[in-house]
Amino acid sequence: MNIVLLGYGKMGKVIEKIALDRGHQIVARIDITNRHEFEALSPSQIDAVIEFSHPSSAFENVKACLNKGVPVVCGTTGWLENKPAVEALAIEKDGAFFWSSNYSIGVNIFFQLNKMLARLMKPQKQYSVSTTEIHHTEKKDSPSGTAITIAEGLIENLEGKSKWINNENPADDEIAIWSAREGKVPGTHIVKYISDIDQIEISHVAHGREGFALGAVIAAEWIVGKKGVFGMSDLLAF
Ligand SMILES: NC(=O)C1=CN([C@@H]2O[C@H](COP(=O)(O)OP(=O)(O)OC[C@H]3O[C@@H](n4cnc5c(N)ncnc54)[C@H](OP(=O)(O)O)[C@@H]3O)[C@@H](O)[C@H]2O)C=CC1
Ligand SMILES: O=C(O)C1=N[C@H](C(=O)O)C[C@H](O)C1
Repeated sequence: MNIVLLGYGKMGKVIEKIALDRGHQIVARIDITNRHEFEALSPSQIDAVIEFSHPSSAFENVKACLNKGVPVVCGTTGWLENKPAVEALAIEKDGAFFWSSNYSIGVNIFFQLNKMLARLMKPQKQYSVSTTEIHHTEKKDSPSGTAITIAEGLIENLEGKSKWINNENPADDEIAIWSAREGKVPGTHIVKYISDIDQIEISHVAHGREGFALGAVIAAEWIVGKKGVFGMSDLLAF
C-alpha cells in the first residue's frame, strides 16, 4: 500500500516503522513545514493517509484528504467539536473516514470492559466513579481523547451521569476525569469506583506507542476500498 503520513512527530515515526515492516511504502511524510507537498500529490499516488498531527490542524487535514478523494485514518485527539462536520463531508463526498481516540487493541478491549463494569455497577449507588489519565508532558490536549471515550462509556451505562468534567470536583451528574502529565508516560487510563468500605479499579497501561501505531496501520489496510465513517468497533466487530 502507498501511505501518506500527515503529521510526522512521535506517532508518525512509529507508524512509519510498523508500516514499512508490514511491506507498505511511505509516499510522503508531511508536517507543518512541507504541507504544500501534500497538495501536490495526486489521488492515484495514495492508497490511504494516516493523520496524527495536532488538535488545531486535524480538521483542515482531514477535510483536505476527503476533498482529494483519498481514505483517511485519523488518530489526532482534541478536535472532537469538528468531527460531525468531517463525518458529513465524508458522506457527501462518498469518501472514507476512520477515527479512534485510541487505536490500541488493548484499549479497545478496555473500552468494552469499562462498559460491562459500568452495567454491573449501575445499581450500586454506594460507589462513586472517576477516571484518571496520565500522559507525557508534551501532550497538547487535556483530557486525553481516550479518557473522553471512557467517560462516554460510563455516561451511557450508569444512571444519573450526563457529562464529564476535567480536573475539577464533579457535581452529582458529572464524571470526573483527572489528568496528569508526567515524564514520558505513553498513556495510562484508570477507572475507579470507591465506596466507604472498598474500591474497584481497572486500568490500561501502554508500554510504548507501538500498540497505537499498529492499530492505525491495520485500520489503513482495512479502509482501502470502503466508503463511509468508521471506528475501531467496525474493524474489531465489537
Ligand atoms: N488515537 C490514538 O491511538 C493516538 C492518538 N494520539 C494523538 O495523535 C496526535 C499526535 O501525537 P504525537 O505524534 O505524539 O504528537 P507530536 O507533537 O509528536 O507530533 C505531531 C506532528 O504533527 C505535526 N503537525 C502540526 N501541525 C501540522 C499540520 N498543519 N499539518 C501536518 N502536520 C502538522 C507536527 O509538526 P511540528 O513538529 O513541526 O509542529 C508534528 O510533526 C495527538 O493529538 C495525540 O493525542 C497519539 C497517540 C495515539
Ligand atoms: O497524546 C498521546 O500520546 C496519546 N493520545 C491519545 C489520547 O489522547 O487518548 C491516545 C494515547 O493515550 C496517547
